[in-house]
Amino acid sequence: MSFLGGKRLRRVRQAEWSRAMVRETELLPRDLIWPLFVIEGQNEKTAVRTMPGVERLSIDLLVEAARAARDAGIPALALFPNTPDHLRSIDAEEAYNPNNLMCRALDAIKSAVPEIGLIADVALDEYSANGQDGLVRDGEILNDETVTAMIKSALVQARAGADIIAPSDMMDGRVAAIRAALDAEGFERVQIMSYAAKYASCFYGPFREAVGSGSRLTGDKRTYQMDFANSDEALREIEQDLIEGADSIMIKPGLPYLDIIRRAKDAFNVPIYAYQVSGEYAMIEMAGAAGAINRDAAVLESLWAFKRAGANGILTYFALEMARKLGR
Ligand SMILES: NCc1[nH]cc(CCC(=O)O)c1CC(=O)O
Ligand SMILES: [Mg+2]
Repeated sequence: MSFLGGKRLRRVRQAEWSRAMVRETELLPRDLIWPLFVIEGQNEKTAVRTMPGVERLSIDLLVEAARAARDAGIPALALFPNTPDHLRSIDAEEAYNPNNLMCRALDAIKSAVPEIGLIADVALDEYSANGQDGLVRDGEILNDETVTAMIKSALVQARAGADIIAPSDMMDGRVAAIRAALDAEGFERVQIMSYAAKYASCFYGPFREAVGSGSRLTGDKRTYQMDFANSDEALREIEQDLIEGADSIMIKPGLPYLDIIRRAKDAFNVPIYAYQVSGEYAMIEMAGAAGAINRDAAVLESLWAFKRAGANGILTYFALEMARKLGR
């Protein structure tokens, strides 16, 4: 006679076949979106010091990476340009140069690998002299002026072949503004994936090195990115972007914000993406290299956690490696 009254939760866990039967979630190649950094040049790749294993790629190598991603079952790429220094300016005008690095990258992949989705980041920090996502006047980040510049940026990206416009800036009203502009120009089929709940986070550090904005950044982003103390506010941000016409929403960073993913999934019946950001990548790689954790196991467990939390997909720098492993 057992004091458990016959109830033993370990019973289903005793063999792999049984664990497989009761597994609640799956992690598949199609869950993985691959963020890539673009640089000028031919056959160029440069290491990102704080992201071991990640390289910025020139457009020709980017096209090869896109082929590899397609073959591994990755549905979409997210592109981020490392704009040459001399093209960064206070007005961030390079953001809407139809021939900028981002547009040429979109165009090249779209022609060579039309089967893969292309997500274009829209934010000014990759083009501005000060690394801020918004235009600045007297120390203030200007909302509506920034949105006007972002509309122009989204349009050149759509013309270059972007399938999904992904505003990552956290200005108010940009989803509605970009949606209206896209529709007016005949791009009603282009989706908007809004970085809806994006926190002012220390975990973006390595990304800022990768795109070359970190050393320029003065101050922080707390007047537009969210306070990490809040979660009700994330639901308001998401609701607003959905009202404005976002097709899908993103929550960022990832692992420290799984509670936000779960709340969003329960509250809104829409596609939700999580961004396992650069600092999260660096922590896993560096802790793995130091022998503190099993690196491969940590990658798998961290990605699976996003699915369990309710994410429909994950932007992750581990995408290609993991899509290949999971697809086997
Ligand atoms: N608008 C820029 C942008 N888009 C994606 C990231 C971070 C991604 C990562 O850390 O991997 C950032 C950085 C920031 O807001 O400072
Ligand atoms: Mg918002």
